[in-house]
Amino acid sequence: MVVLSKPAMEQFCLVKNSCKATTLFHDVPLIDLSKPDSKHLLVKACKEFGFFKVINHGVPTEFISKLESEAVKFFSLPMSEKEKAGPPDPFGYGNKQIGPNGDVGWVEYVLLTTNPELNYEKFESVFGVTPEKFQAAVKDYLKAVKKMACEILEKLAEGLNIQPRNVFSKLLMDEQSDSVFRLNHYPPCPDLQELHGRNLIGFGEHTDPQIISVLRSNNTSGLQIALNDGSWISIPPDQNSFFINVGDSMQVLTNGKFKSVRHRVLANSFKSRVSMIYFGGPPLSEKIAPLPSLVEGEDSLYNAFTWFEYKKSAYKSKLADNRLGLFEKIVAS
Ligand SMILES: C=C1C[C@]23C[C@@]1(O)CC[C@H]2[C@@]12CC[C@H](O)[C@@](C)(C(=O)O1)[C@H]2[C@@H]3C(=O)O
Ligand SMILES: O=C(O)CCC(=O)C(=O)O
Ligand SMILES: [Fe+2]
Repeated sequence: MVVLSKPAMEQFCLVKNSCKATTLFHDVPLIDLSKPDSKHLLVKACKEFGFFKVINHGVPTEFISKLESEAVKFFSLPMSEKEKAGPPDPFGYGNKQIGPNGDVGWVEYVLLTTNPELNYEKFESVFGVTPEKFQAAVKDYLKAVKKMACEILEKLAEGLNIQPRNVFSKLLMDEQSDSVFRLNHYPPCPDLQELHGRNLIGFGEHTDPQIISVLRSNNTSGLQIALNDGSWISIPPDQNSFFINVGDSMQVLTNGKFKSVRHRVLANSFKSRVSMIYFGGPPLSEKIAPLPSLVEGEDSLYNAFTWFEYKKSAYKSKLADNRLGLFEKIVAS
């Protein structure tokens, strides 16, 4: 059990409990991917929340449970073993430090590129005695999750009435796609009871920079999303579904029609939370700009940038920064 002394606790960000955030939000759009009308519901959810939950997703339960159990095994190793796979540069094992600019959270994690060749060394140290088993579990899981992400992106293109239907999914399918995979472990934090109505941040508020993020967690709560009025709502966990986030790049491609959702994770007093997130990104050289067919008759809200340029500036930012601000066009009124 991890017990934090008061001063140690103070280095982590504490946030006030708000009423809305303590009641679980049961109106998250729930979309059945097997239904023919799902494309319209997907578009609606991306416009309203930039966040939704999917069922009938086609990812075999076996792939999910195998990877989760490998992740749990890894996070249960002694710290000295886990640290052999760190520090995250940006890939590898990290503990409490998130990114290179001083953000901290009550979380440990493994960050990997989805290109298995580039992870080879990290796999050796991360996955210790049986790297092949862990590597195979990651590979099976990612293949299935990427397929689902592409199906969602194709339905979104259809729902928006834009051609070709692979306009978004081709960015993830590209061999050079710069996608990332993350395993997060939020240990229980028993000292939370002493915080008098405040919460300890597991993963600070932010938006994801990529196109789409696919999140699966165990049955421990903690994830919150911000509504348009800035209030936070808690998302009930559901280990049988996937949660989908619209990322910054998708907000730009749709000229702001889809919202890149601000989200965060709060630590839990009693239970560990384990989450696995695939961040589908474009190739580094890809120009990201509002799609002409989505701008017709409107102002283009963003200046074009390459994914490389966006990432470079993202890695200089703090987690909570509005990274898209730098690329917004100043529109004359
Ligand atoms: C503070 C940071 C961590 C992050 C890189 C950054 O400089 C700003 C974006 C962060 C984020 C959020 C979503 C994903 O978890 C992540 C892997 C990503 O692509 O952007 C993280 C980055 C990270 O942890 O390295
Ligand atoms: O761990 C989670 O549930 C979400 C974490 C997250 O938002 C991220 O890693 O970008
Ligand atoms: Fe995120």
